[in-house]
Amino acid sequence: MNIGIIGLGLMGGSLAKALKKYSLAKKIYGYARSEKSKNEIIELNLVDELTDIDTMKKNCDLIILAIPVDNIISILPEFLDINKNTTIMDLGSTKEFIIKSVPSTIRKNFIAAHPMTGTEKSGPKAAIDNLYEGNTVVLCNLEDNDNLHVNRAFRLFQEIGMRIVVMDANEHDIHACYMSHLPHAISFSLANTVMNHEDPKSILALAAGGFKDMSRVAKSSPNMWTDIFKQNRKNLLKAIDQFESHMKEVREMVQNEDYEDLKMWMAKANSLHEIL
Ligand SMILES: NC(=O)c1ccc[n+]([C@@H]2O[C@H](COP(=O)([O-])OP(=O)(O)OC[C@H]3O[C@@H](n4cnc5c(N)ncnc54)[C@H](O)[C@@H]3O)[C@@H](O)[C@H]2O)c1
Ligand SMILES: O=C(O)C(=O)C[C@]1(C(=O)O)C=C[C@H](O)C=C1
Repeated sequence: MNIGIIGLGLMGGSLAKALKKYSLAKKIYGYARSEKSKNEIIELNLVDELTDIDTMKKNCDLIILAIPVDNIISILPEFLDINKNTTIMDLGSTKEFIIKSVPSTIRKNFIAAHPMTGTEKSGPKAAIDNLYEGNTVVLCNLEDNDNLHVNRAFRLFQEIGMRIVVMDANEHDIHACYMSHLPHAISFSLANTVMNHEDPKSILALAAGGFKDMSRVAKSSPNMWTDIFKQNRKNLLKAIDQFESHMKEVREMVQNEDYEDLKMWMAKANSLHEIL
């Protein structure tokens, strides 16, 4: 099978590496826009050939969209004339808005996937080995797809060592909000709070595991995350309100010196140990 990847940053580049490692593609085509990306992709030998979208549509059985979620939506019209046997798959972090934007004539071809794995780095140089192995991928609203495309997606993710979870897109966006989008909003806020108060020298000298763990994802791409917050705005607003009420609660307990209540509140959070 020939596979085309549009966007060869962290997710697309790491997928190209996985496809090569498991010999899953006869040929891997890549599409990138900037000269800088093209040069890095060639230097890193991520794909067999850099090409244009028309060549991909002609030659590929599967085309993967590994670009920011708003760009996924704006590129969809390019695929209106896709062959009915060609699978298009997106790897975006949001699902409902993307699925709603897929033109009905190509909905059967379009597999909405979200691999629950990543890092805070971006661009072709961020591509790493083994990003996908042992992790989960969520596939949404498969009832709207042809079996050919569903089977192809299942085979691909199984062969690169992923666990597959099938879910409704609306449900996916709520879970992704609490377990990924809210944590990113908190991490960006924490980084800004600390940088407003501390100078770079103190951060470098004194930051230990706690701050490093909590702030790592604040180094993620603003471009990618603005699109995600925009597409999952409704759920994110609700989650931020809930988080704020927990912050108010801890503030009140500290203010009122309710240390027994504080201990109980922390012990409740500790029960996460039993889950993760
Ligand atoms: N980073 C993560 O941890 C993570 C995890 C799961 C899913 N995702 C999703 O995967 C997608 C890609 O994220 P990433 O982390 O690989 O981002 P990235 O920035 O590392 O890579 C995206 C690449 O696509 C390029 N690009 C953007 N628009 C393009 C277009 N129209 N045509 C061709 N190239 C284009 C960019 O220049 C960039 O090199 C996003 O939708 C994101 O929400 C990201
Ligand atoms: O580990 C990280 O750095 C990530 O941000 C990965 C992460 C997340 O866990 O929130 C980011 C976005 C996703 O769509 C899926 C995974």
